[in-house]
Amino acid sequence: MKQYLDLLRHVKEHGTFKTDRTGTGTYSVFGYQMRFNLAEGFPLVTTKKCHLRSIIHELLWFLKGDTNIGYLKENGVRIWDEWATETGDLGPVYGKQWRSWEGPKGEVVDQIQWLLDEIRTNPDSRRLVISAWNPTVLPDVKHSPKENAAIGKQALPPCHCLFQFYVLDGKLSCQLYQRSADIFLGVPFNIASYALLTMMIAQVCNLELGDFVHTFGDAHIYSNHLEQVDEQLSREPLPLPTMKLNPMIKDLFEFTMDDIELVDYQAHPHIKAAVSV
Ligand SMILES: Nc1nc(=O)c2c([nH]1)NC[C@@H]1CN(c3ccc(C(=O)N[C@@H](CCC(=O)O)C(=O)O)cc3)CN21
Ligand SMILES: O=c1ccn([C@H]2C[C@H](O)[C@@H](COP(=O)(O)O)O2)c(=O)[nH]1
Repeated sequence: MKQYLDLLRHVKEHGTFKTDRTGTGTYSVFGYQMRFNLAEGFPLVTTKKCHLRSIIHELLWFLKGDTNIGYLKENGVRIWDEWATETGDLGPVYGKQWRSWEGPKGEVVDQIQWLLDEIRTNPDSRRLVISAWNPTVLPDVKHSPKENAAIGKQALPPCHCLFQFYVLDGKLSCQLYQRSADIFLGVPFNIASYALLTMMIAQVCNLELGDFVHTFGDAHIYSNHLEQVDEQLSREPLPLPTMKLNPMIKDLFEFTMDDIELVDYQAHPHIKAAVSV
């Protein structure tokens, strides 16, 4: 995961202090890109132990079209707790936009099913795009995330807001545009999540693995993560693990936790950090 360590180094060196919505303060750059060849191993950060179970459950939860943290809680995943209402709602976040985007006349679009159909029938397409960015449901900045969720708006606007697939020589690549990135806490999750999604889609569309390209808007290190970043940069990256998917699964929506297995994950110890709400 040299790419990730290079990003940490780049932002430490070139980032400028910037105040932010949460009040914590960040060191930030605008615009950066990383590339991972998915055939070379699974891109899970090795310089701190990452909790892959949370990442997998979150992705399966997006794919179900779910936006209530009930499923995450049942599976011991707490990463969305701070933003949800008392009933566990987050408003129309990722799952809703991916699986049941609502058009102006009440028509409902399953963007993921559409994508799978397009990849299978029209792999040369340059329109293999999914957007979670829906201006009609953006939160009102006068309200807190929970208040927004309670009035049917998104608790947080999507951070990983647009992604595109690309098929060449029988290989599937994916590029993500992430408008805002918490490099220490969020980004290791985001890389692994999109790498896994790309692998799952490649399998169900009978394609080999290409690249995951990760493009950033505001890429930032929170000012209360600087020591953790230094600790991480002092560590040597380890060889990448391998992700194994149950080859019997041919329907993207049939994957469960039991069909996904990470092998040979060697990592340095976990590093704790506070999340800014
Ligand atoms: N400031 C901020 N950073 C984020 O990364 C983030 C948000 N807010 N809001 C929405 C989601 C929630 N995400 C989160 C939230 C918490 C962790 C976190 O605390 N991770 C710890 C514990 C992991 C676990 O419990 O499984 C970590 O060490 O990675 C990670 C991603 C990503 N997003
Ligand atoms: O998947 C995610 C979700 C969120 N983040 C981070 C990026 C920012 O630090 C906050 C969101 O705050 P905004 O003010 O809406 O930008 O969460 C992430 O890195 N990855």
